[in-house]
Amino acid sequence: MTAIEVRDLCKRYGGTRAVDGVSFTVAAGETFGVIGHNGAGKTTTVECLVGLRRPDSGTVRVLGEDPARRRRVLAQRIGVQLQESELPGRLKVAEALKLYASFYESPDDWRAVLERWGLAPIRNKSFGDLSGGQKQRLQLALALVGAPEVVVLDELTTGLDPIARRETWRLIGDLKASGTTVVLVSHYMDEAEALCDRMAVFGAGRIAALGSPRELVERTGTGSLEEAYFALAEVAR
Ligand SMILES: Nc1ncnc2c1ncn2[C@@H]1O[C@H](COP(=O)(O)OP(=O)(O)OP(=O)(O)O)[C@@H](O)[C@H]1O
Repeated sequence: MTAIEVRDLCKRYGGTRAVDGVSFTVAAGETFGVIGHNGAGKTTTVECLVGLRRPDSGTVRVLGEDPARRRRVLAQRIGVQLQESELPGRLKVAEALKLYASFYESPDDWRAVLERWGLAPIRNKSFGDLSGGQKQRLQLALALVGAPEVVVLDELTTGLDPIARRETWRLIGDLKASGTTVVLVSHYMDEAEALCDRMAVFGAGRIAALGSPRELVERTGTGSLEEAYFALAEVAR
């Protein structure tokens, strides 16, 4: 079953072609990586997936719905963690999770999410007093508390220490095992290799290459995904 279908997506900002004819599909239960240089169009693409931006042209379907028209309906079924989203500074960790859980018809138990994401020890801390990594972990927990079918994660582990990073990978592994569809925007090839079934390498608003990490390594005749990425990104710029 197809969870996400994007066909000929185009989005420009003034004279900038941020996304210029992007097409891909993501199967239900797949973890799909969106990789590429700064300004390649990754965030714009995922913002179109979650209904935050309206495409200029092309088709986007998530769980069979058009996110630009059916954002409210899809909000019950999609979890989103975007770069640099903020919460009110005084909101406490546990309050935030409880509040977000209340937005959904059939959420996970927010207390269990608090435990699973290692947030219990800081449950009474205010958002404004959290470290960067703690904020990041809370944002992830908030993206997942609604028990979504599709999760869109933009820079999942940016700012996390190495142990928190591995722990986050393990939790995303659990999410995959539960059948959740994951779209993962990342700059880290080790992360893509560890988590992604397939990935799209973006360059200048287009997809330069698409395949499993192993296929991309084979196609470029390189020895690692990192080298494959350098080879593909060089061509794509
Ligand atoms: N709100 C905006 N107004 C004008 N231009 C924008 C806007 N958002 C993005 N752009 C431009 O669109 C292009 C794609 O940006 P986008 O944020 O989608 O890239 P990205 O691949 O997510 O980059 P990064 O890895 O740095 O997050 C860039 O040239 C960027 O400057």
